[in-house]
This record gives sequence, C-alpha cells and structure tokens, in this order.
Amino acid sequence: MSTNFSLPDVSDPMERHPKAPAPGDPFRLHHDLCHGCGVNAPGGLHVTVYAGEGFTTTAEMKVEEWMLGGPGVIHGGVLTAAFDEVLGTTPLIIGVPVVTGHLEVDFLKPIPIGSTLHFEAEVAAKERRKVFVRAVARLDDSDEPVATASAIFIEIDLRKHYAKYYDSASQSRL
Ligand SMILES: CCCCCCCCCCCCCCCC(=O)SCCNC(=O)CCNC(=O)[C@H](O)C(C)(C)COP(=O)(O)OP(=O)(O)OC[C@H]1O[C@@H](n2cnc3c(N)ncnc32)[C@H](O)[C@@H]1OP(=O)(O)O
Repeated sequence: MSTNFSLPDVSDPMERHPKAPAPGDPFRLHHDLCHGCGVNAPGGLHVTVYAGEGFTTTAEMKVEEWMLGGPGVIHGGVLTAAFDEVLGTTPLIIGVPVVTGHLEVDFLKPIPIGSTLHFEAEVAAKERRKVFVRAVARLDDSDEPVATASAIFIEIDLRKHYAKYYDSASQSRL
C-alpha cells in the first residue's frame, strides 16, 4: 500500500476519553520494554507523553550522545522513532489503541546533541479506523520548529493484533 497523509474533508466525531489523563498528567507506560516509553528498554528513548488540552499531547526528549547521526547532531531515525512514540500515544486521548500505518517526517533544522526536544502533538481527525495525528518538535531555546511529522494510525483490537506475537499483550495497560 502506498499512502500520503491527507486529512479527510470531514472527521468522524471525536471525544476525549473519560479515562484519558488530565491535562499535564502522563500517559501510563504501555509496556516496560517498549523502545519508545519503556523504562527497562535497553537503548530505549524513555519518552514520557503527557496529556494536553483537547486532543493534544506534549513530550520532551533529551538528545543524548548515543542518538548521534551526523557529527554533533541527532540521527534522523532516532528522531523518527521519537515522533512515532509521541504521535502513536496521542490517539489514547480519544481512547483508541493504534498501530502506525504511515508516518512522514520533515527534518527542518539540525538538532544538536545535548539539546532538549519539546514535542506537541494533536489528533487532527478520525475516519473509521484511521486516526490522523500531527506533531511539531522545537528546541528549548527557540519557538521555531526543527521538525514536523504527520501520521495515519490504524485502530486495532489489542488482543487480536498482538495475540500471535505476545501472549500477554492483553496485560498491557492503556
Ligand atoms: C504489546 C502491547 C502494546 C499495547 C499498545 C497500546 C497502544 C499504546 C500506543 C503507544 C505508542 C506506540 C507508538 C509506536 C506505534 C508503532 O510503532 S506500531 C508498530 C509499527 N506498525 C505496525 O507494525 C503495523 C503493521 N501493519 C498492520 O498490522 C496492518 O497493516 C494494519 C495497520 C493493522 C492494517 O491492517 P488491517 O487491520 O487489515 O486494516 P485494513 O482493513 O486493510 O484497513 C483499515 C483502514 O486503514 C487504512 N490503512 C491500512 N493500512 C494503512 C497504511 N499503511 N497507511 C494508511 N492507511 C492504511 C485502510 O486504507 C483502511 O482505510 P479505509 O478503507 O477505512 O479508508
């Protein structure tokens, strides 16, 4: 399948899930070995995503030496993984567990090792099982975006989707 990020003309109605964290509160870890958020993931990003107002979220990530790509700057794949985590957690604000179907990243500025990235994301629309999410990343000393990302996530039945791969998937928390 070949896809572009293109918002539907009309979104399905969306509501903040009653069990979504309050603005400023973190989403609970979904798996302790998750490369994005897991506290026990070897070489993981250890990103915590926080609920914002409405359908928005925020997150931060310290850009560490091991994330290096070009000399002194972050690797594009590491940044993409961070976006995947932030964007992929955001649909939980409407109570929808998802997997990534399509992810686009625009790399706008070099991102130095030692800086801190600040992410803001929002669910922009939902159409049937597709959830459209956008995000922007900025550095702590600037309002200027250094990268943006857009993604189409696909709603899944967690137990069915992961049953074949990991029989305790049903124990993961949302
Ligand atoms: C262990 C426990 C974990 C617990 C978790 C909790 C959640 C907490 C989140 C934390 C944050 C994680 C953040 C990281 C998230 C990843 O990185 S997930 C890992 C990477 N992604 C994957 O592995 C997905 C692999 N792909 C697949 O499994 C299947 O292709 C999919 C995506 C489930 C779709 O298959 P399907 O269910 O058969 O869907 P299908 O009926 O073909 O299509 C349904 C709709 O989606 C559209 N669609 C399908 N594929 C695509 C695509 N690639 N692009 C665009 N649209 C698509 C179709 O066009 C269709 O649209 P409409 O016809 O309604 O317009």
